[in-house]
Amino acid sequence: MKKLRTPIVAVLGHVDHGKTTLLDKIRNTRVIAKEAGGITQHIGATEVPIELIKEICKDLWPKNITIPGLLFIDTPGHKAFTNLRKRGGALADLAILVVDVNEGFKPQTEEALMILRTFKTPFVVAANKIDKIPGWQSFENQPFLKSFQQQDDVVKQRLENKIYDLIGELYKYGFSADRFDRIRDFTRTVAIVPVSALTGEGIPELLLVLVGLAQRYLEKNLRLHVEGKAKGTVLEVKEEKGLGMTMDVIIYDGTLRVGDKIAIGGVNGVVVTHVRGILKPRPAQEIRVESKFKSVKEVTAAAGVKIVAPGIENVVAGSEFEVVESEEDVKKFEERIRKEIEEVTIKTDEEGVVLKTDTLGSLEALVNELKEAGIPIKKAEVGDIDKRDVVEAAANRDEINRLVIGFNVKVLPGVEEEAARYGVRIFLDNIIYSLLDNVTSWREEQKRLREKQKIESLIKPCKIQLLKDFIFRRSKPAIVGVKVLAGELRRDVKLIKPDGTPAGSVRSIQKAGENIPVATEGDEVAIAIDGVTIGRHLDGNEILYVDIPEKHAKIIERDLLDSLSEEAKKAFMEFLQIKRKENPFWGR
Ligand SMILES: Nc1nc2c(ncn2[C@@H]2O[C@H](COP(=O)(O)OP(=O)(O)OP(=O)(O)O)[C@@H](O)[C@H]2O)c(=O)[nH]1
Repeated sequence: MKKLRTPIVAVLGHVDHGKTTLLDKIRNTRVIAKEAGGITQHIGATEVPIELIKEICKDLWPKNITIPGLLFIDTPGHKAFTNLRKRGGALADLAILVVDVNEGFKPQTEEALMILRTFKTPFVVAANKIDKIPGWQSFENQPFLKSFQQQDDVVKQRLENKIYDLIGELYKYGFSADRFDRIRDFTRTVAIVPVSALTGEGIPELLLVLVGLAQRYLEKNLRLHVEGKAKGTVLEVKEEKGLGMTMDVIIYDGTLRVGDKIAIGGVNGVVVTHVRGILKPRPAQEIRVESKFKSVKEVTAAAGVKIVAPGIENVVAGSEFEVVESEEDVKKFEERIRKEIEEVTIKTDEEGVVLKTDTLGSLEALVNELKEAGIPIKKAEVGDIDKRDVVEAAANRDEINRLVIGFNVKVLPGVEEEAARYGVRIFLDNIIYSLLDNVTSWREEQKRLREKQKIESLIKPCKIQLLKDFIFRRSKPAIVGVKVLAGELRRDVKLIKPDGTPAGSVRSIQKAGENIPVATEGDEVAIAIDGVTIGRHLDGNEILYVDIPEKHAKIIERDLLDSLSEEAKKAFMEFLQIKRKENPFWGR
């Protein structure tokens, strides 16, 4: 049998939905199953060996499980997740999306889903806090199905309803989902496992579904190259007393040894250094030793360790690293990192917004989401917002693209003023979801305003009746009283008679001696008409129509009929008939 490495699992979810409690519960499972061999604490991660999981799951345990266990990344949260990248995707092989079943989806739940979708990471939904469902009776650490059976029917129904809500929410994001025990094909359907991180109910099935997913769908990715050069991802860079600069890393492939030469690639270039020490946490029982860490000579994936190495001050969290043996290895590595950065940053449009984010992971997630939302991107880069970004955004032809969107970044001094001068808007946020929401609603609003302006500038249908008793002047201009029978009358429009012949243009409109810009249905007003003489071109008692330009008529017929009053619609149809008597294709 091929040797598989331990799958790496991340935990995501909205604030307070129970990520930490869930991880703690899993970490403390050794209390339940003392004999089964303990949990190993790594740096930044917790390893649960397969024997322990088997012990927790007891009679539910399936055959053919060959993965050695699960490695949970201890830092819950999306920032960690998007940071934790490895070649071609996320560092985590699997994820648990924790949702408080009583609260349902929240902004960060949606954000987590977007990220999982971007990285195509298989995940399980832990529908947490089932113990808080009114009437729920808790059975500590029991499998969910066992506990569920013992609940009252109303309580069962309450939970079912909540689960259906979750299924509906997931469906909105394009995921089909169901309660885990009703799923046949776990590749197509996302499993929802009801759990309580507090009482431990459902944890056996949650682990079981994770193990099953890993075993069945990730086998290829999990094939371990024990002998291969180590590859890993940096979780954190920090100074340790007495050790100098260290970096906490997750090694996802190969074996790392003290003395190995490694290349670390970040957005700011590649650092080449060598491993001076590999440290693991010291087990709690060895209390006499002062240091928290224990030095080891080598470590095999998957594992979380602390590396001591010179020259890593500028390494940033989220960087990848790899053991390099020759100059050629370094070159290859540099090339790969450069390509990866390019892949995310260069596929951009001529016209579009400028996007700046804090890490390559968040950049990739946001590029993906903006594309989904149909928002073009001109430039996407890691880094703070500077004047060049504003200038690039300002160069867009369409003003709804004159945007700089920043995720978890700063705006450098003086840039706000520059943006104001160029008419560029800056959107900043540290939640992907609300950032996208703000950007898309602003763009929608702009589009709506623009549409409104376009509609307002259209010449609209209008039908008027000249009032023979109110002829104030016969020509240059003719001034006559009219009643607006339908629609609205504005200045500067042309008029036609029912036979289609021109009848001058409206120079001004007066009501009670005051000039007004518009007269509406039912109004009686005096208008000045250029280009006609009453008695010669007009009798002074005719019905006239506003002569709508063909282009405008087309838009009105296509988009605006429903917004017209009944009378205006009728007048418009009469007007079209007049025009189409001569040319049946007029305005079509
Ligand atoms: N009743 C009940 N309470 C829970 C459960 N899981 C978590 N809680 C409580 O919910 C609160 C938040 O839990 P955390 O685990 O801190 O949530 P989190 O998602 O890690 O929150 P952040 O780390 O702030 O993002 C705590 O008071 C927990 O005790 C559960 O299953 N049942």
